[in-house]
Amino acid sequence: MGSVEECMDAAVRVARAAGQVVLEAVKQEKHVSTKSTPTDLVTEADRLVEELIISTLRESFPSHRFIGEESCAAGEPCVLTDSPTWIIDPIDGTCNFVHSFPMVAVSIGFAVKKELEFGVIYHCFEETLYTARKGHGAFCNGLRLQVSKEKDVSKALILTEIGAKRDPETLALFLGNMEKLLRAPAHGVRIIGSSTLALCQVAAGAADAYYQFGLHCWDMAAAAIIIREAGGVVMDTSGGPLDLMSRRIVAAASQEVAGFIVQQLKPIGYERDDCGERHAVR
Ligand SMILES: O=P(O)(O)O[C@H]1[C@H](O)[C@@H](O)[C@H](O)[C@H](O)[C@@H]1O
Ligand SMILES: [Mg+2]
Ligand SMILES: [Mg+2]
Repeated sequence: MGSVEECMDAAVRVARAAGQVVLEAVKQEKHVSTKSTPTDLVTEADRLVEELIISTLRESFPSHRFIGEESCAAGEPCVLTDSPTWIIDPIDGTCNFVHSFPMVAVSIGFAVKKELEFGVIYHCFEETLYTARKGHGAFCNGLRLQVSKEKDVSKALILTEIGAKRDPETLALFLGNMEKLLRAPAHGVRIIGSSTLALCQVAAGAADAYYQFGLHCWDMAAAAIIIREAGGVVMDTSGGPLDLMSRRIVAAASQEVAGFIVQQLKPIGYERDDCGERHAVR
């Protein structure tokens, strides 16, 4: 199976290699298509980078299971079992990638018995590597990460993402949720176009909370353990335990800020990644 340490070392190597491919690809002409909605973009680079990552890891760990964003888009099952499972977003921030907006990451999470063991997120433009292993802390380029510990939402910088849906009802709920937090009043709300990099800012103490409806398991897996190991909290938007397949998350530097956000949010419905079974992440 390979030890967790061997798996994490392999994840770091392949994330860096994939990040260099992304950085080269961003300079080339992009062939853009759409998935679930006209704003849910995908490029040939997304597919190629995912193929690079999965083929490299499968060579070393043939018995493992893989959940990849673009493999799932192509019809592969998105089900988390007890098997050692890699949860991969080859290019997080594809819309940013298409526009050469410099917030693009490679995200690789790893779970055994449905428990997140480590996460690796590589910021392709900054060549910055965020890592965390369960019980061993969170790091950015080897420097330990610590959340801000901010407990007061009126002193908090909050990040979110829009998600793929743009119908009037979703937009009204999205803007209503944001308005509630701006009226708190939070210091600010920011949208940077990459869930994983936004969550890394919370882990780094550069933001104090993140919430979203509509992200996927591959947007959350690596980032959730990085935030936990940086001393932060991650949970469902209902306040319950994080459910990796639920398409929703609240992450924060403190229980107090997370709890305030949970109280304010009106839910926005998205179909589960696993379309049915519940998987609480421990
Ligand atoms: O598709 P990629 O991998 O670029 O991930 C993004 C999602 O597409 C957005 O809906 C979502 O809102 C976030 O921006 C997320 O990073
Ligand atoms: Mg993504
Ligand atoms: Mg992606």
